[in-house]
Amino acid sequence: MNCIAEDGHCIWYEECGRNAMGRVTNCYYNGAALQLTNKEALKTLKSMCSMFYNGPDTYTCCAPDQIRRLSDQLVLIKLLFGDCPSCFYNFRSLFCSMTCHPQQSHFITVREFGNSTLYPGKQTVESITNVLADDFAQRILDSCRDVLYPDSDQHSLDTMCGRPYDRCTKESLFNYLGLDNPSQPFPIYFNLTNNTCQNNYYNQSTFQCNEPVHTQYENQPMCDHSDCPKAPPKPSPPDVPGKYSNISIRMTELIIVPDNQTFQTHYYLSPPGPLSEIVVGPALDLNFLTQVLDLQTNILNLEGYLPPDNISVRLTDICLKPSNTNCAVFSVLQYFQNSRDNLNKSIGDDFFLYADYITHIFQCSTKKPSLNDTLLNLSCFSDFGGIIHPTVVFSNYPNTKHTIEAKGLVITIIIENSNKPEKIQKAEAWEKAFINYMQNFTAIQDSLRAEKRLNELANFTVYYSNEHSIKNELNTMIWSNNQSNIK
Ligand SMILES: CC(C)CCC[C@@H](C)[C@H]1CC[C@H]2[C@@H]3CC=C4C[C@@H](O)CC[C@]4(C)[C@H]3CC[C@]12C
Repeated sequence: MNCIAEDGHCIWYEECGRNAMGRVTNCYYNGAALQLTNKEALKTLKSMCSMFYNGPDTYTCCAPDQIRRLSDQLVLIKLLFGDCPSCFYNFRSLFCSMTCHPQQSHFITVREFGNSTLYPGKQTVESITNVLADDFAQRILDSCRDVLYPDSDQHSLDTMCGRPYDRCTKESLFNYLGLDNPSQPFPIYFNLTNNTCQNNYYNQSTFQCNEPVHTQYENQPMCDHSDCPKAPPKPSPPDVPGKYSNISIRMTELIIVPDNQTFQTHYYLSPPGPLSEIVVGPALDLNFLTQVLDLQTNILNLEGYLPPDNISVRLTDICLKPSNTNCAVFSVLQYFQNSRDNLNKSIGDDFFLYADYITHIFQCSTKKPSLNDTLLNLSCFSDFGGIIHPTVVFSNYPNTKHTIEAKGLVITIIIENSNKPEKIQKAEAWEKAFINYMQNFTAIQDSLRAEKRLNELANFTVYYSNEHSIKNELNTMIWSNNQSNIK
């Protein structure tokens, strides 16, 4: 094979619309790399492709729209390999070089052209050959071989290689990446070569999994021992002893059961994957959870009035605050820190859903409760700092291993008890306001139901109780509505 001596140039620049298969392809361009001036694109390039960032003097074969798409996709790779910075870095350098390298033509050739429908007259790149140094490919694979999907014991390569990680070879990995994986926009024929012509393939220094990623623009730790047997194990922090065992409390409790009692199956590209399904109970319907969050927010903001002067009593005046900030409220919505934005978080691409509120609840309720969901960047901790145990916030589930199949939710609000009469009176004032609010709420539900307006607040049933209702009504637990409704 002859060594090419020419100066490299680009093979593409800018996206050229969707092709007949519905995939976004790039416009063919065989000129010199262009200066990147778009601020946003420069910033993204610096964080995702720092190996091709050169300050204000950055020239690339990728336009801002390509950089955005590349970055969106790399975020997904980060979900798979993110806990191992060197493996993630090595993958980035692969896809960044392919998309942006200013002398692309040295190692990429266009196999098939097409015609742009978006820009008539322009040619598109419909498939490419990308030549890589054989040992570069091997080093990428080696750095990622033992990496586990975040918070799981499933290997990331099981998803990335199209076959189990221990049977993954550089050939199968690059075949899968370029040709077989469903997120691939157009065929990429990777060609691994041992040839020695400097200019005819792409090679790049990599980081091993037990090396920190350290470059001019990046500084990240080595991978954890669990992702990289060569890396030393870290000592684990000691357990915090239980704190609140001597506190006397009063509880306000709600059980909320949706009318629609159907189970649903959701599909994800995640462990135990590659494509996994999660069956969830009626209580995990997103609309239902959203309605419950609204109800819960209203309840937590209720104001009671303490006679004789009708002094206002808010929940925060009387509740138990385990870490001196927010009230102890046990609810599944605490897995989202009671935030609607958090509840609505999801991650995926055109083809796959990777993570959303269900995978989050699944992780919080089946894995260690202190978990930080790295996929959604969401913790499982409540906003009051405590751990939420799934058996406390779900009801009517088949067994403790399958709380996610719950048919109802439980919300428990903890109020501090005391021997001081004025404190007790305050608590009672708020508890009374709660009972009034709920009586009013269920009355509104009843009238909506009577009018068959079942989608507005009336498609679930609430059972509620607290000290006030106990004391004032039967001196035993009393539930609103008829108990026979509990399934
Ligand atoms: C999660 C597993 C199954 C797939 C992981 C590999 C994915 C992330 C890889 C495979 C092919 C890659 C794409 C190949 C070509 C282009 C065109 C370029 O202009 C923008 C980046 C983009 C769009 C790449 C983004 C990342 C990509 C989609």
